[in-house]
Amino acid sequence: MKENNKMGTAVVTGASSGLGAVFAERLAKRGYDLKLVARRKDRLDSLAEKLESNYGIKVTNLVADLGLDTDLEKVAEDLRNDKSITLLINNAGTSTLTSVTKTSVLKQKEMVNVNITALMLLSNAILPQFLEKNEGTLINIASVLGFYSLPISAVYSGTKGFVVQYTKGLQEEVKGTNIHVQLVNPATTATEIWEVGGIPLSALEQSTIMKTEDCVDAILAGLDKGELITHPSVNDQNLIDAYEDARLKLMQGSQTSQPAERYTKN
Ligand SMILES: NC(=O)C1=CN([C@@H]2O[C@H](COP(=O)(O)OP(=O)(O)OC[C@H]3O[C@@H](n4cnc5c(N)ncnc54)[C@H](OP(=O)(O)O)[C@@H]3O)[C@@H](O)[C@H]2O)C=CC1
Ligand SMILES: N[C@@H](C=O)C(=O)O
Repeated sequence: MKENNKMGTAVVTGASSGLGAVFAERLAKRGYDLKLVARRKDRLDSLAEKLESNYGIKVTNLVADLGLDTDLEKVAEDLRNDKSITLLINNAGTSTLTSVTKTSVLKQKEMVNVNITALMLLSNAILPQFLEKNEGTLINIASVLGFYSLPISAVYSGTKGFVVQYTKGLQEEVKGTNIHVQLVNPATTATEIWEVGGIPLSALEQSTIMKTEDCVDAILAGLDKGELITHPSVNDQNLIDAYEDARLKLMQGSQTSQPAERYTKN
């Protein structure tokens, strides 16, 4: 095991399955020590054992329910005190895909707690040391459902919409520093979240489902290119640019003191 790993430590939330487990493997391969966060201890333990033995890196598991304030604060405190951290991937997420009236308040709150509150508070926890060192990388995993809502995704889309705008705000805050903040909007990927959300992968249009490994590799390729916004499955870069351009133009068009004519003329 290496002492004072020069890549530093990468924190991956939601590392017990799906994208998070693949992120952990890819980052271990790149030589990072790891701090892995999730509820399922057995999964984290076997992943840690495999990665330590395959890559000679150090893995620390933080078993925590990020939907609980007490657990979340413990993880945040750990991050605040660990000056070896160079990369945080806010990847943990949960979904329940049904209409709002059919989704229990508990499930709605769980989505808000994990997808929004945990991502925000862990970002809060790491940013001061990144600013102090003037370096560090933060990756926030949103979703294409962060800019699009389905009749079954009002709450989930709302939480991912938060991730999109929050992350864009952070990007503005760290402009001019060496801190890199990457916003990621994956589309359908073959992970457990679909079962968790109540829709088996078998019910989806198979040609739209990306392999988990392909998604993570695209995200890391986007990171290596220095991208601010990564859409792993969007082939046409013009679509991304046009969307960002329209967003900016709409904002600029809103900066008048007058009601729009369509509201004042008969
Ligand atoms: N798969 C897809 O189609 C897409 C996924 N995404 C996003 O990608 C991210 C990763 O999800 P994905 O890999 O797909 O799904 P998975 O269900 O495979 O992984 C979700 C991870 O989040 C962790 N997690 C969930 N709830 C909690 C909690 N309360 N406390 C701590 N950890 C928690 C899970 O661990 P554990 O259960 O052990 O706690 C698991 O490791 C999510 O943010 C998701 O919204 C975005 C777009 C598309
Ligand atoms: N994770 C998916 C829904 O549950 C998505 O973001 O598309």
